Amino acid sequence: MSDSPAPVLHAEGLVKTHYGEGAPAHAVRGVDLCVRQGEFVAVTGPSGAGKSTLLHLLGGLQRPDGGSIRLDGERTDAWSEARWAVERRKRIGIVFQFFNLVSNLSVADNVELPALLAGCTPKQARTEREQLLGELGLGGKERSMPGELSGGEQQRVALARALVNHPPLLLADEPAGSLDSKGTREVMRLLSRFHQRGQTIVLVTHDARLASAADRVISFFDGRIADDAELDGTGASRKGGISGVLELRD
Ligand SMILES: Nc1ncnc2c1ncn2[C@@H]1O[C@H](COP(=O)(O)OP(=O)(O)OP(=O)(O)O)[C@@H](O)[C@H]1O
Repeated sequence: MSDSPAPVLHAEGLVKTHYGEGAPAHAVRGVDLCVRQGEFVAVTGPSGAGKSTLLHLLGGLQRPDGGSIRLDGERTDAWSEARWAVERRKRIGIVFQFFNLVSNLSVADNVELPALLAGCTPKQARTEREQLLGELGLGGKERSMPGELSGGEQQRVALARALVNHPPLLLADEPAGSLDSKGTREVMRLLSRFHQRGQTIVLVTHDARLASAADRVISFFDGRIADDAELDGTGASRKGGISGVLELRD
């Protein structure tokens, strides 16, 4: 019997084609992927490779044309949009490049909302929010509106919102893509910190330097996994080498 951690996410044969104005875009062309509990997996690759589409499929934000996804061993094929929304709230935190905060809700309300929707009492939601925002260095910003915060601060609020229900899986789509270098370091350091505490993370980034914070890097090219390498803790691949290790230590 294997003593590997259990798979949190198991995708088999995923296929997705986008039909737009021009020729169909074969964004994901048959992807098998298993992410185990506690792994920090970076998916990297050039623009247009299909990374975001893959992440959207994994989070149920888009439906595959073929293949299947299991979450904690449970098949998701028959899940409706509504079921995905409910499951996502509890089981999958997602952060996006442009934060996607609700602009007319305060920082506190943005973070508490998913907890309340998931069935927490207002007191529980407040306690979780206070704890997370304090930890993310946003203790004094509860009453601020998202538009009053820097990009880095907004992304930390988005991270708090994504983690407020303690989801087993965090998906991050270019979370530093719109941040300056300080904001980028901040967000990457926080992802590393949550990973060290056991959070399972799938990070999409076109930046190999950011990918080196992960312990496994998947190179995505033309809708397929071109390489899947474990890193050795210094950012170097056990199989080859990835340049530009990012300094993320606290
Ligand atoms: N909603 C859509 N409609 C039509 N085509 C799409 C749509 N979303 C993505 N595509 C196309 O699918 C392909 C993969 O796009 P995707 O955004 O997944 O790649 P990516 O690797 O994340 O790129 P980037 O790093 O630039 O974000 C591209 O050719 C893109 O133009």
